Amino acid sequence: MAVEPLSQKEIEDRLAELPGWSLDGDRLKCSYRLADHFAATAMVIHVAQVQEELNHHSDLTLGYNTVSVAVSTHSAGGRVTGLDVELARRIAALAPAHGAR
Ligand SMILES: C[C@H](O)[C@H](O)[C@H]1CNC2=NC(N)=NC(=O)C2=N1
Repeated sequence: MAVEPLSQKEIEDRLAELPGWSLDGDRLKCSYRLADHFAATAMVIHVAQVQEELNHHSDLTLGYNTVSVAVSTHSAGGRVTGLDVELARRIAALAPAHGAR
């Protein structure tokens, strides 16, 4: 089943409930700062678990104490869909448990 891209308005409405997340070109993105490298690494593992569960995967970047996420839907021409919003919501929900800011 084809996944339809969200409109600009739909994206803006959903971003209003995702603090720290923004639209960068055609991707949803967010960067989190963690206490240290190990905490950042643990968060990457947790995000990877969620991505496998959803079968939807971001570009996930581990820095020294940062985790950066960018996601769009390849099968929708690299545009933002509800799948990206769902992943963003799941990441935003798990971030506090890692002390991410
Ligand atoms: C075959 C598999 O279901 C697809 O390749 C999935 C996997 N993860 C994905 N992740 C993202 N971000 N976009 C996709 O279109 C996508 N497709």
